Amino acid sequence: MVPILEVQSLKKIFTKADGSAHTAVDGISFDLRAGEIFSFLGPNGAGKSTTINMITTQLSPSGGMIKIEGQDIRENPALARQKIGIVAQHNNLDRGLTALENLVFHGKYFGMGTAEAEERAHSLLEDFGLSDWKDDYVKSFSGGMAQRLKIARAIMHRPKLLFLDEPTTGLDPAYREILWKHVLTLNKKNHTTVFLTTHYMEEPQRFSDRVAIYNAGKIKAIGTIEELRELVPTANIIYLTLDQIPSGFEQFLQNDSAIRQVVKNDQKSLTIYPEDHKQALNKIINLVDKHNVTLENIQLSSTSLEDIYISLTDNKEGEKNNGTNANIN
Ligand SMILES: Nc1ncnc2c1ncn2[C@@H]1O[C@H](COP(=O)(O)OP(=O)(O)OP(=O)(O)O)[C@@H](O)[C@H]1O
Repeated sequence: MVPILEVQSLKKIFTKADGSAHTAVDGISFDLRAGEIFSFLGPNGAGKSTTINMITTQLSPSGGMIKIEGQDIRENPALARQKIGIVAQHNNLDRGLTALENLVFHGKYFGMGTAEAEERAHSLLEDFGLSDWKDDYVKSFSGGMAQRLKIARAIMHRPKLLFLDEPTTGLDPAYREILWKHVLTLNKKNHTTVFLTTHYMEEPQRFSDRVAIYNAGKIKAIGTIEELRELVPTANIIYLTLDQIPSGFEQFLQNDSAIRQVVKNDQKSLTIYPEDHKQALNKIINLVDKHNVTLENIQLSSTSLEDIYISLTDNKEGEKNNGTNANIN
């Protein structure tokens, strides 16, 4: 099946004020499958918005190729734009129109009939708490109100490919949930593919099918969260509570090759960093049995996406690790 989006060797070089060249996007390649939720994570200035701006035809690449549904976007940028919805970082609402007009005009531009556009616009204004301001000009809107209207406008025409560039910045938690309710509905019902950038790790952790970790214009790693976990030194942590820790127990665990480190929290509990969590769990259970102590609790927690992100953007430890399904560049 043709990917909904193909990005090949994409590059953007800006000229800085002092005349020097700055490579913001350094020859990246990736594909998006139709219907997936993809998160593009990276520190400030990594090149995420520049990448989105090129894919959405708002900025010309310095090199490389972008295809949407198999067609090079340079051949027919207008057709490419028909397939996409964008929540950009900057406020690109039409300040000379009311909230309702912003939505209805957008819907009609993307082929909706007047009645359908008006009905959907009213419903989105209601959901995003803007019904009382529907006839107000957006120039009077607060930052949060404008952000909510930008989101409503981007999803108004139920795009095939939805770009969300830090969509929840400035949104309170209730509206974050409403945004995600709409995005997930589009994803499920319309098979909308979602391309998300965010600095809030819980959103990709909850919703993404795949994640790319991006830094300094390059994709460091790409894969499911499970796959990316394989790239960091300890993918899991085991918390163990016994009725009492027998003497020598810790040392025994520490000497095991399946266990990297053991930390004693108090007289009853240990935090164990495994090399291999399955082997480590078996060994711990056997050891507990042998020592005739009572197991009060054992818990295996996965390393969070935030741990993975920090590991892959701050240090290069993960790049030494091979043999996983995640793609590391
Ligand atoms: N028009 C421009 N002219 C010159 N440099 C630019 C321009 N736009 C972006 N840059 C530079 O390109 C780099 C990437 O910027 P970009 O906005 O894509 O980063 P980002 O990953 O989206 O960051 P953030 O998380 O802060 O939004 C930065 O160093 C930025 O200063």
